[in-house]
Amino acid sequence: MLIPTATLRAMPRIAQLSRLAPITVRRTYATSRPPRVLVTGSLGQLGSSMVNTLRAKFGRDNVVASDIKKPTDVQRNSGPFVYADVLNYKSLDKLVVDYGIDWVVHFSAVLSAVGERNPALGLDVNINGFQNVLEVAKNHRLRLLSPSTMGAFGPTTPKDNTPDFTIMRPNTIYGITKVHMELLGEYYNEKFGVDFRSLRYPGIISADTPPGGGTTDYAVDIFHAALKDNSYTCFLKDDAMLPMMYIDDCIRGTMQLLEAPEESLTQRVYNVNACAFTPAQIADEIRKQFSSEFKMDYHPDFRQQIAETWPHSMEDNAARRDWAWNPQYETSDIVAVMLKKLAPVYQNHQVVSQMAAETAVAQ
Ligand SMILES: NC(=O)C1=CN([C@@H]2O[C@H](COP(=O)(O)OP(=O)(O)OC[C@H]3O[C@@H](n4cnc5c(N)ncnc54)[C@H](O)[C@@H]3O)[C@@H](O)[C@H]2O)C=CC1
Ligand SMILES: CC(=O)[C@H](N)C(=O)O
Repeated sequence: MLIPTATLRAMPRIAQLSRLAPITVRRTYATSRPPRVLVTGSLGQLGSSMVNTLRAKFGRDNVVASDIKKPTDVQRNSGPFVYADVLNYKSLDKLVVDYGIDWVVHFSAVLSAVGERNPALGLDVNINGFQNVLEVAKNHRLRLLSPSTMGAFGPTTPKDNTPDFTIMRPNTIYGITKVHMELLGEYYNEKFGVDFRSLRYPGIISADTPPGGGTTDYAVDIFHAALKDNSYTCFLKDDAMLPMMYIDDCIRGTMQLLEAPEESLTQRVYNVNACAFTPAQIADEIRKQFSSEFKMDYHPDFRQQIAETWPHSMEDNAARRDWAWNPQYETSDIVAVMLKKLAPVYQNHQVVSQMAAETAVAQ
């Protein structure tokens, strides 16, 4: 029997009033089979890790990866991959129908630095692309997870322990488009019952895929530069404190929110916090763990102005309470894992081979 959305939405309250056990509302798929998930922007920094995790959980063929870039052979052979431009509503619509999609993880976006350089592109992809995805989610009754960012906050937002609900007046194209996304997602949830979910990531650090043109990219670039040249020129100032997170925490948290029962969500957009550091602090940690000779200098550019408008840390009690958000990686853990994962890539470079020789002599 097809139950109208309005009835479904009212059910928990009806159950409560008649003192019946609360009814679990499942609106996106009716069988016990795993959900079929479409990931947009799957070749970006976060997309490929998310696709791997989703496939491990729901099965290779239940996760359709998509992007407008060409995948590597490994990416192409690891499961279904399709070309999908989020600016083209009809092709998204067709994809959802052809593959019987239940959930969309929407990762296509233009990040903060690229958005400031090319505002028209940022507006187009982040606003029109998101609107297309949201319409498809509405028309096919899909669950939609689309991440937001600490960049949705702005210069007048309280900087420390920034709460979920506060002043949001960003002054970057990226931030403006993300506030638009959050509000429109909430609107579609309230008006049309779209199961929209979002979380505000800090800067994400990963050794697996290069970052896509953001203000926090330095915190990935620095490891490659350390291993290659034992020095790095940072585009932010030494004291630019920003919240950061390791990719494994990011993907685990995203899966937790994606899979959370709808009735456990008390809001649609959640802050998630993990750790925070300045460029000078991470350089010190690299000196401690890798090479005391590591040299860092600073040539701040336009990204410093962006960083100055973002929080130093975010308060994330609601995420911890509603879907058990619990990050594992502190700054020192991130430095250790990044150096460990990237060292083999640079093993033939002088810095790493010299360090290995010194370690062997010391032992
Ligand atoms: N990486 C980070 O530190 C953070 C990321 N986020 C958010 O997470 C999501 C994923 O970010 P990343 O993977 O880092 O971004 P990314 O820039 O690495 O990847 C974005 C992907 O979107 C694709 N794309 C661009 N235009 C497209 C179009 N018209 N149609 C389809 N695909 C298109 C690109 O080809 C790229 O593969 C974004 O919403 C971003 O705002 C939020 C905060 C931090
Ligand atoms: C924090 C983000 O959203 C992203 N990494 C960026 O720097 O643009």
